[in-house]
Amino acid sequence: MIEVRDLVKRYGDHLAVDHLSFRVEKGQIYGFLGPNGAGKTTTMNIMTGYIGPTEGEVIINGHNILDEPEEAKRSIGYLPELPPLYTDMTPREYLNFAAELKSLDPGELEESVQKVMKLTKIDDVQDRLIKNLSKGYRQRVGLAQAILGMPEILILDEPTVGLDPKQILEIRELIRSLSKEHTIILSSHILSEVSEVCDRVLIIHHGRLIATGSPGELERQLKGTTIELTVKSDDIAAVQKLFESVEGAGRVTCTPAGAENEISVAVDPKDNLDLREALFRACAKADCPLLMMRPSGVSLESIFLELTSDRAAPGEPGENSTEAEVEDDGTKDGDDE
Ligand SMILES: Nc1ncnc2c1ncn2[C@@H]1O[C@H](COP(=O)(O)OP(=O)(O)OP(=O)(O)O)[C@@H](O)[C@H]1O
Repeated sequence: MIEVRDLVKRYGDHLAVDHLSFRVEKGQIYGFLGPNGAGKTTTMNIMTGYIGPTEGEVIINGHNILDEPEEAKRSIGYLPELPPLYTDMTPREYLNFAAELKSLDPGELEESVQKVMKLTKIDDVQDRLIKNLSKGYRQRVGLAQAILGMPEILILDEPTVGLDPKQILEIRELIRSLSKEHTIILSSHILSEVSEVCDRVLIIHHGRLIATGSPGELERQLKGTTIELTVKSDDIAAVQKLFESVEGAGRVTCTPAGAENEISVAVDPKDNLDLREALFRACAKADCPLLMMRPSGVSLESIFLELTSDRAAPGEPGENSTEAEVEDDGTKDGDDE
């Protein structure tokens, strides 16, 4: 449906997109995940024909976005990071204007506008000036514009950025409901958003695709889950020795737990082994009460951090952030385009 082939974008000397290739199949929600400056917006702008690539090509439903822009763009609705809204218009006026620009059939124009306003739940504010709407409602107007004409593919750049938690939930819900009829590609630097909303994730870093798969597949790729335990004992050295003697155990870290006579243990397995049963038996054999055992949480966040920190450019800020939102690595240079 969409094929991105060996895409390269240079801004002067700066390589923003570095030989990026991927395919987007029908009927799923794809998430572009990457820290600020990874190249997400640039890739989306190229896919939607807003800017041209330095090298490579984008094929939408068999049409090259550069050679046959009209045919290719017909299948795409785009919500840019900053939707170009005319704030002195009402949503209805703006959407009528956008429908004309999209060359929708004049006979069906009013009906199409009403339909998208209903879908995005802005029909009750359709006659208010956009400048008087909340950010969440403005974002909905942008989404309504993207959906107008019911294009097969929706490309949404950071659709929840700047919204409050309630608005974020509403927009995510809306995106999920739209996925019944549209293939959706959205970008985000919020890991939880991508793992919650998307069927497939493309992790982009320094303009390159570094991992792709469903959130579950990516989680399974992370090798050797650490097991966390709490045992009842006051002899930390003995507990350390006990777990080190378990076959397949790698590094063992013991620390006093908050409560008296309790020790917290973390055991890293060798060779991706599942150590739970062996750890249980070792405790039973040593008559060491096992109070708690669980695999440490493997999240998309840990995968993201592992993947991006491996390839971090030396000295680049934000690469080892432990925040759920990845740190900003600076502003745009803005030297061309
Ligand atoms: N018009 C431009 N001129 C020069 N450099 C640019 C331009 N647009 C983007 N860049 C640079 O290209 C790189 C990729 O930027 P891009 O906006 O595509 O990243 P992003 O992943 O979308 O980031 P964000 O999450 O901050 O939007 C960044 O280093 C950015 O500074």
